[in-house]
Amino acid sequence: MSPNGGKQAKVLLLGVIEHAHSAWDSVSEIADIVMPKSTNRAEFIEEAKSGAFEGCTAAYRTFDSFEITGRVDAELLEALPRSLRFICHNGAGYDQVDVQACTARDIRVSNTPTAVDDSTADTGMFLLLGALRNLAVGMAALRAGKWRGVPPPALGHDPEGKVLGILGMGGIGRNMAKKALAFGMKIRYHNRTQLDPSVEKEIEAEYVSFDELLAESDVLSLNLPLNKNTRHLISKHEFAKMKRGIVIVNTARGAIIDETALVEALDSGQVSSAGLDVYEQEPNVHPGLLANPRILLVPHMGTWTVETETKMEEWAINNVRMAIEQGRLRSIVPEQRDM
Ligand SMILES: O=CC(=O)O
Repeated sequence: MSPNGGKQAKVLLLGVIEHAHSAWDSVSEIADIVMPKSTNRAEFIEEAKSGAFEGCTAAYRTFDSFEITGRVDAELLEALPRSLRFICHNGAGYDQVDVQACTARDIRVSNTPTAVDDSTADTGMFLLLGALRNLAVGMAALRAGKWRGVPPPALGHDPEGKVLGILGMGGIGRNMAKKALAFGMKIRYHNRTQLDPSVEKEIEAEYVSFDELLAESDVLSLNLPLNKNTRHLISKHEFAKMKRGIVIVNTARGAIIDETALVEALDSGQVSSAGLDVYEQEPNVHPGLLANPRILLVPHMGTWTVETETKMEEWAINNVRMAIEQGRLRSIVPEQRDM
């Protein structure tokens, strides 16, 4: 018996299924799919209040659906029907969803952990190598018809023997550690909880305090989620504690770094370069970052591969299926594990 009392389930589709069509077809066979007509948050709230989504028990949402709904917060949830019990987010990072507000409404939230690990860590390594080697400067000069430019970019640095500090040692951090080991890097990390010694041994990672990580890293990679505790975790004060000339890599979320402080640290040479995939106000990028030719900038493409995007969709769709068939989720977010 479905959690819907035996009736055909209804699923709210927020965003577009781009790759995992057969997985989605299997959901359409057991549920009516409801799609909003709205093009912005105000319209969406009106549409929700009009009862257009009544009876939906689960919602599938993409990162880009933010453009229509805005943040999934108490205001949005208030407009959505009481029938909604599950929000299945397609993405590892779920900062667009106010989990506390969902918990208060007894709505369970899932994300897509592990599916993103390889491609995000690959992007991290690309940014790490590119920023260490000043590749952004040479690449821009070449496109401007000036070969390496005059003067050419300063010589870069090898990863071999350098300390990679990983802040946030979840799936992506561990994956990046393994990859960086192949480049001869020494791995230090800081995390809310220390890894099991057997895992530490496998990835040759040494646990250090937050301040030690800042002080000892040649490259600092951010691999932690954005939430109220991690917003602007790296700011002026933290840059001041780092080794002069450190390289910063961010594939997590832009707002973990205070971007204005990063621009200042880059301008002063405290940070020598950065490789960034994420920004505080996407799709807007701080003009100070755009103006600095040394920074390797990528427009949030950490998981931008056919294989990973397909895996993520399949994972999120699987959560929708489990929600409507079994009334539970495959990967409920950690904050709700006890629900
Ligand atoms: O940014 C990508 C993700 O959160 O999966």
